[in-house]
Amino acid sequence: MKDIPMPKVLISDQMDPKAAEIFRERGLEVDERPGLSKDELKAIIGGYDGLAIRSATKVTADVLEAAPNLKVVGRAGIGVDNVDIPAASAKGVVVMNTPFGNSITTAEHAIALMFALARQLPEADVSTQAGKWEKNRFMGVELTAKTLGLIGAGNIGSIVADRALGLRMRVIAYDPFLTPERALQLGIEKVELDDLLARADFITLHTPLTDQTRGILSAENLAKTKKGVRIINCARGGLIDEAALKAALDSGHVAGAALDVFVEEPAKQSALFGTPGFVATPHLGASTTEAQVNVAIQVAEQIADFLTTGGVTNALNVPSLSAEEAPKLRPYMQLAEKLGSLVGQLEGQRMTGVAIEVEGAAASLNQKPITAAVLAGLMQVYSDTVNMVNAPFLAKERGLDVREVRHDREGDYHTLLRVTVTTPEGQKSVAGTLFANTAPRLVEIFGIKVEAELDGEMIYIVNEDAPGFIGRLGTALGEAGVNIGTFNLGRHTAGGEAVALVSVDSHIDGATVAALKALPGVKRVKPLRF
Ligand SMILES: NC(=O)C1=CN([C@@H]2O[C@H](COP(=O)(O)OP(=O)(O)OC[C@H]3O[C@@H](n4cnc5c(N)ncnc54)[C@H](O)[C@@H]3O)[C@@H](O)[C@H]2O)C=CC1
Ligand SMILES: O=C(O)C(=O)COP(=O)(O)O
Repeated sequence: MKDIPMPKVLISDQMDPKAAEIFRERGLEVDERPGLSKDELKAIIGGYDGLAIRSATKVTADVLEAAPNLKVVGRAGIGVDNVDIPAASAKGVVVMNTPFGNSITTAEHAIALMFALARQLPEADVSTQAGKWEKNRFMGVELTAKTLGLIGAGNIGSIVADRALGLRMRVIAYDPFLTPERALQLGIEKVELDDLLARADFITLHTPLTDQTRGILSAENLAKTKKGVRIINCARGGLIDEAALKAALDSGHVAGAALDVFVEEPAKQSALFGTPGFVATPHLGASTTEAQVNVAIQVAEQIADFLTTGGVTNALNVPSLSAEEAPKLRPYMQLAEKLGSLVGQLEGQRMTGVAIEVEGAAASLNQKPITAAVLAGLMQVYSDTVNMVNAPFLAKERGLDVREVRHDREGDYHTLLRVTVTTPEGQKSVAGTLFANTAPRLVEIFGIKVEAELDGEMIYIVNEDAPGFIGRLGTALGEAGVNIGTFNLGRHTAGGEAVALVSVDSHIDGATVAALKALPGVKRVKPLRF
């Protein structure tokens, strides 16, 4: 038996040693190569199944193109704007992050920067250590009773709010996805952006960088802020227009700004450097021992789970599947992929919609991975490189209407999965079950009951049910030198339309298909492969 090679993981950013330790403990090979240039990364990435990163590695489309074996990218941290997720999805690569491991630490950094601005700590430190003792130069402002405006009140924003409330600040937040109930629970006031800009003494940003948030503090919005406002950005460079911020600091409209993140990183030079009231840290938001241990452990466990069990946690482009659920779902996903592949092969690219129904035991399971597996089978008619990650995207791109239905009813089978496609001639459905909870079996094809394994090379034949047909079919296959493995038959009614699903030991060529089509009563012959 051929040995299955151990999955290999590359750690391409500085990461706590715990990550490599966990990969090794979980039986994976791991290489630690922080600080690679893009070309160096592209030269070696082809040899890896998994990639563990922080913010320095840019996983762009060309890096993914150079990574034919890559299955998963794990971000030891939160922001994934350094990963081209659409390109990863199109290539079938799962992208995961660790959404909570560094949030407290980052929130604390925002609070630290708020104090730094309020009391001009960095400048006071430099001046004092230069022997100047400029006691009168550094007049600060108190935080108590000041208004803090949060732009983004998700995980980090809400921790910042909690800490700021402890400092007796008033907290207002602009976040279109913040519900009034959550705002009440957090003890903050939900406001519109213009209101926040007009009222806040301090503004702190905690949104991801997206097309909607890019430049949220533009020149125009900075002009709407209160004179003397102080601004903190521990989220992403690009949320603030750096040139406009520089102008607003120079004019004195903005009294202070503290940036942990920059449009260009590493930010080795910036027009903002040296501006009075400006404080900078080199993307240190997540840099505490505690947070780095957290995210290293989480990302390594998540990548290892995925590569060894198929478990999916905190993925951004594929449904979650816990390491406990994965073994239970695996036979269903095999069944789902086979059913999807069967209808895809039989109906070609004519499908406009697909409904995936689960019944019996299957109805109690997480349906998303089952749906993704059906689509992975189905979309093989469009692409050879389709898998569970890119299939839903491909389906969407093709305008396929995908529906999921869960039935509570008891059917003939203890568990049943039905895939119905919409075609120009109407709806056509196939259904399957699991024997002994593990073995996928087709039980119905286009309204006809059968019982077949879908495996290897097969032929699907539709014929008029008539005596002698099976013998003629066997003879025709024998004459073509094709050995039959299993023979599965089904029909609507005696003498009506019948189907045969025949598994064979070799590939069916065009001449054999033609010979079978020439048999009396044959309506359709289609070679299949699973
Ligand atoms: N400086 C650093 O080292 C670190 C930076 N980060 C950054 O912090 C960001 C926030 O992290 P989390 O709070 O964990 O994310 P999150 O997803 O929990 O929260 C983000 C919030 O932004 C809100 N949002 C989305 N679009 C918005 C818009 N157009 N306007 C206003 N609000 C909007 C969302 O509704 C959500 O509540 C991350 O995306 C990451 O880029 C995270 C960790 C460390
Ligand atoms: O988690 C995040 O989003 C961060 O920005 C942290 O970045 P880092 O891992 O420190 O390069």
